[in-house]
Amino acid sequence: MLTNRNSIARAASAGGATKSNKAASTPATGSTIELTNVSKAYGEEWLSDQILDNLSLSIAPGEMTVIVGPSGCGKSTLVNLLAGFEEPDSGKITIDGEEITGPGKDRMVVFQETALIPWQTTFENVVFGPKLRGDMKTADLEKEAKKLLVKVGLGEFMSKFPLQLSGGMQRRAELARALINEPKVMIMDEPFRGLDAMSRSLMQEFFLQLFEENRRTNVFVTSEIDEAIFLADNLIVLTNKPTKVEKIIDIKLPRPRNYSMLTSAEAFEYKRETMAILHEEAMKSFANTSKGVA
Ligand SMILES: Nc1ncnc2c1ncn2[C@@H]1O[C@H](COP(=O)(O)OP(=O)(O)OP(=O)(O)O)[C@@H](O)[C@H]1O
Repeated sequence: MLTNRNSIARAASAGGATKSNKAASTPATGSTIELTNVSKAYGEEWLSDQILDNLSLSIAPGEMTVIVGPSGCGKSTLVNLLAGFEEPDSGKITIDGEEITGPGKDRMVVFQETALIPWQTTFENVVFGPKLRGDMKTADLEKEAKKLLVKVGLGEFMSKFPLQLSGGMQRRAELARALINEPKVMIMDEPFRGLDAMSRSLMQEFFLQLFEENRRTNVFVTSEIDEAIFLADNLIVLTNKPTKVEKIIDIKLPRPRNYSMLTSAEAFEYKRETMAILHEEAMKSFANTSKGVA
């Protein structure tokens, strides 16, 4: 089902009602994020590049909100704003009603590039943040880190250094490193980009299983349409720069999900619709950039 341009991803219902395609037994644990008329430009005024243009969006608690858009439209810019690494020029972003003014451990970000510290073991990487902040007793922290590493399938690899891990294992270590902070929101910026096809699909299944177990609010940016449809509750399709929300597609595939669902007629229709929008936006961008070219 499609909703209109710049409409709201899903009204965050006060009672936290679940949709039929959710694992109804798992309560949502995440936060609500509201973006209201958010604009962002880069560069000096005389040569300013308007990236986001009055973008409004509501990200509902406990849902997997996936963002796709044409290359260079500002997906990572949006991630940086949600993470609090950057500030909007105008408009506002709130989490549970509080304006985001900087990074916080309520929002953990996993990027496509590994951010693991190369000279620390996997275990040391996972405990690093909370240890630095001193916000957990050492014994509890170590117990939790071991539990998480077993959960992400790295129980046997705790004492290995990042470069001794495969790409998929590194991403799982990154997930453990984020999850130890018990964030209310996970923000994922193309986290599986660069993995080979098999590792990527295994990571998608693994990540989905984690999500379906704990139902945190997730914002997941990807350029892979199949990945987007496989993961999403709400698929946000962005326009070209200056970027707005073009469409929000409510992905009604049942949960728990498996890959065979991507071959259904329903999934095919989601894919066709998304590709049509992205193609149209790419053509507009091409037309703009080729203006003046003889
Ligand atoms: N710090 C910055 N300073 C100046 N320009 C920037 C900065 N960050 C991003 N941009 C520009 O903003 C635009 C959007 O970049 P962004 O990385 O957010 O897009 P994206 O949709 O994530 O791209 P891709 O699909 O290639 O990953 C690009 O034109 C980029 O060059």
